[in-house]
Amino acid sequence: MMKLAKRMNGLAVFGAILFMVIQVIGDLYLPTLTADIIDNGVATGDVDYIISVGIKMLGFSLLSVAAATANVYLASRQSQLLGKNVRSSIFKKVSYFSNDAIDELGTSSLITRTTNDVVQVQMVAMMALRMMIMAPIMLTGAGVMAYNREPKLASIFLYVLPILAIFMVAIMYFAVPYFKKMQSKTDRLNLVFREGLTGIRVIRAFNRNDSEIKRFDAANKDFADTSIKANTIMSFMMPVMTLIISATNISIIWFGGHYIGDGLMEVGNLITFMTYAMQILMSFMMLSMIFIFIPRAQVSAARINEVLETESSVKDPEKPVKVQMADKGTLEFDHVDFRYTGAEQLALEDIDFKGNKGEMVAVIGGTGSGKSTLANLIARFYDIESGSIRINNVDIRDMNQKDLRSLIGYAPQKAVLFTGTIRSNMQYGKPDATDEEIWHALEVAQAKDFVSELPDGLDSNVEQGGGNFSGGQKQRLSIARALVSKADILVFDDSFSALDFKTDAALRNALVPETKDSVVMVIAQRISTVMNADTILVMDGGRIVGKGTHEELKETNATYQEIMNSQMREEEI
Ligand SMILES: Nc1ncnc2c1ncn2[C@@H]1O[C@H](COP(=O)(O)OP(=O)(O)OP(=O)(O)O)[C@@H](O)[C@H]1O
Repeated sequence: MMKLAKRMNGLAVFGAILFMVIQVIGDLYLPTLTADIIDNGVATGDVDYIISVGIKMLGFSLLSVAAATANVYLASRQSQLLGKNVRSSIFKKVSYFSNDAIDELGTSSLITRTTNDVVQVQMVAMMALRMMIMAPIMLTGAGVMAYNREPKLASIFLYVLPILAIFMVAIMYFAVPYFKKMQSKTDRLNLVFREGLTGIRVIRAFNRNDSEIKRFDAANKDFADTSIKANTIMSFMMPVMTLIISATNISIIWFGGHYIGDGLMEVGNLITFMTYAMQILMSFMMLSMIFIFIPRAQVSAARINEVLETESSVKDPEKPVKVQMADKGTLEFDHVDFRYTGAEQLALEDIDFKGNKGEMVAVIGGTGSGKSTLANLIARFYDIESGSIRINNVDIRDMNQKDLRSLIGYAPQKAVLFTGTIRSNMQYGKPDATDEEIWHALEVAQAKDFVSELPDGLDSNVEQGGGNFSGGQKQRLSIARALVSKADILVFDDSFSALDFKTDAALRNALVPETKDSVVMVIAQRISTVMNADTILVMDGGRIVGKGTHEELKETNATYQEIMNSQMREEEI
């Protein structure tokens, strides 16, 4: 919590505390003036005295209200700014995470941490600036003032405060564990909700609505049960507090009344004492509330710090090398081994190949053979275990990730589009791309026809996740986006899979003149997509089991022949 609290503006925090102290002084002084006005003004009928002390009281009240307003303003502003600051730090941090760090923390949990956890911290920051410092000062100040006024009556607190303390400790003991659990339950709730929303079509297609609803209800019930338990315990607080406050007031009036009757005390003092008693009990309650909320916020702060302190395993080098791919350009895998974090087996083993500028390297293989993993390594989404990946003879680990990725145009297996327009999506990798460049890329990607038929053309809306386009259209837009960037290395990860044979063929033909200045890697499942490649890598179980041209592999490679036989009719081959 303290680590995060350091992000607040020191001067504003000091201001909030200063105003709070002024408010407390005002609040503590007012009851004394009340006693004064009653005992020396009302009791003696001295109107002048009443007016002068009344004005004084008004002045102190105004000062107290102004100070409280300033304190609340600064406290809420600082806590909101803290929330904003932490949220952007998390987002910034996560956007530079290596993929395994994201895999480890989980997307749903990252969302909960950025939203719900930050709110918990924000709330406690607000409470801290408002109450955490005010409560002890008020408690001590009101205690001293009450004792100075009437030491005889002050002994009541020797009985009341321990009872209150025992009650509060009991509440904390039972409620805090439930409050702590609530964050992980929120994670689970968000995970199930997110899966239910993103997978809604599959859920409907498989008629799994009922079981998904049950799964959500279970997570929802779990969260609600924990929350109800915590709040049930908390619900004892108000009635018991009211009881204790009433009992204290009755005792004060009982004993105070006797003292007044015996001429040992004045009426004004009794009223003042009761006000201080209220302040003492309220401060005590505030303090206890803070102690109940702090543990939950502490859990949230730890979860936030875990994200902020996670170091991406993929790091930029101290002395980065810049690579220019002007005349010549190569992409080379040199005996690369790679393993996912925590996995026992290598996902890729001894991957060795080279692609030159103007050449197409195709990768084919069964599902799970490691094709996408290989593509992900080029952009250094993960670091390899041994061997080396080189661009123009420079190891990609010796380059800045930003520089490296600016060399790469990437169309992922699952086409990802962003909310906005077609133009904004096309300019994602090249913000200054002109309409002419965009239309050209769309033409090559076989997307020109359907985009030009849209009433708003390039200004047509793209809904969340590209939901208003078909799978094949999304793929073509994603390919066009990669082409707009005119990158030196183009990676198409199974991006032709949703295209029909005719479009696939037209796209590949159109790609040839476009990509003569790039190293192109095409990952595919279909023989027809890869057969014209300069080098075809046949993958199986994370290894390259065949390397060569279509003509070579169809004669010599059993795995390639197997794939070929399963896909093509004799005459096509
Ligand atoms: N993030 C990950 N963490 C752990 N293992 C993974 C991860 N991603 C993939 N794998 C594993 O690595 C292996 C290769 O997966 P990869 O996605 O590269 O296969 P692929 O050839 O692209 O398959 P497909 O054609 O079905 O997309 C698989 O066994 C898979 O289970």
